[in-house]
Amino acid sequence: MNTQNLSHAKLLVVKVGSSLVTAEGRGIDQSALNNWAKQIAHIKQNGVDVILVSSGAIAEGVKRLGWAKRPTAINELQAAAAVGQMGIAQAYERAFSQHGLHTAQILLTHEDLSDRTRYLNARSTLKTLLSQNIVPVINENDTVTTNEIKLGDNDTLGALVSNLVDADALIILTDQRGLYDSDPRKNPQAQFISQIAANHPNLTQMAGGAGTGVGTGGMYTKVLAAKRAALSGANTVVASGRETDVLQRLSTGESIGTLFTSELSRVNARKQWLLGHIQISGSVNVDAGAEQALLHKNGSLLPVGVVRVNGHFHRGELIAVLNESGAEIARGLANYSSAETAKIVRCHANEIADKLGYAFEDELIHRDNLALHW
Ligand SMILES: Nc1ncnc2c1ncn2[C@@H]1O[C@H](COP(=O)(O)OP(=O)(O)O)[C@@H](O)[C@H]1O
Ligand SMILES: N[C@@H](CCC(=O)OP(=O)(O)O)C(=O)O
Repeated sequence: MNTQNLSHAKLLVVKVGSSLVTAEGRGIDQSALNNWAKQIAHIKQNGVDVILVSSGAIAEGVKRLGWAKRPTAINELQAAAAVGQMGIAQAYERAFSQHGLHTAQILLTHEDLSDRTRYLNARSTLKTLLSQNIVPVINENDTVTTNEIKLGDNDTLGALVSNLVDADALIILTDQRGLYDSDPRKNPQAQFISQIAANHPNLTQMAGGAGTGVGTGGMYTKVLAAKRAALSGANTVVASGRETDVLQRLSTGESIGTLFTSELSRVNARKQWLLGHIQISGSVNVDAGAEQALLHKNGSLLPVGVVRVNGHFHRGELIAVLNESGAEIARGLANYSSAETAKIVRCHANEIADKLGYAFEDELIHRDNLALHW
């Protein structure tokens, strides 16, 4: 999105760090969670969807286990995360219940976001939860990740979730006001930066590591997250989670914290993202009605418009869409494999479950996962 504030955003990903969630490791800060829940409930009433990415499982687990400090052994970190995540989930459910809202716990790994099928499944689950007015609360699935495949910090996870759901903006709440030109804990003269392009060449140089023993990535991973979110056209704000009504005020367009702007338009960014990441696995030919719907009506590709399936592809893979004369008009992520698609060619949405015994989505390629004219 190219507007310079978040007032037009319809879908926000909000990431809160360990130091905020656990009061710098002292234990879950229920009043802070209550406060964010109150703000998110308010934002949702204005028609904006919110997905939370919350850290804090390890810090809370370390406290519950009575350990003096954060361990370094992976198995101990995993055990701590498993213990602490129970507290995190309960605390959010309690906070949102005060506003008549339910939460859903989603634990993701790196592989879930790089594997095409799991990617689509995660996306579909999140979209369904939002349609049911649920607040998804996401963390990394620390139990099954090792150092090599760990996302490591939830700033990266926040950015990947923003790419996944095509969010308008990523808001990263932390214990600083935003980005300074050097670490303010080390340099009292550090200058605050209120807005900067996410692809600014000096960004990573300004950002240092974590400020407390509780957080992991520091400003460096927040800057990398802003760069990654910008790839799908999302702006990022890094702001203090302790600023009064920070989420509500950001969502009404107030300038708080540091805004990292994406230079890409949403549509172009999505196309680049789709096309940069994946090889084509097969194609389908569509009839003239479907071609019209895709090119001129901003529509999704429905099975009813498909006339032929070519090649072999799995659910989640990139396929080309060809018109009746074989010219390529679009590319997109298929919700059904080639074998499944062959069975539902020319079918209406309500016939898919009869033909297959199950149905994922109504569309073969959802509009959001489609890039035209390539
Ligand atoms: N250039 C910078 N601007 C602001 N903060 C910075 C900068 N460089 C490093 N930091 C540090 O990053 C810390 C926030 O990151 P981190 O401790 O990982 O928190 P969180 O748990 O919220 O992710 C700040 O407390 C600050 O000391
Ligand atoms: N999954 C981990 C998050 C890792 C972490 O410390 O992240 P962050 O505090 O955002 O730098 C946890 O919940 O403890």
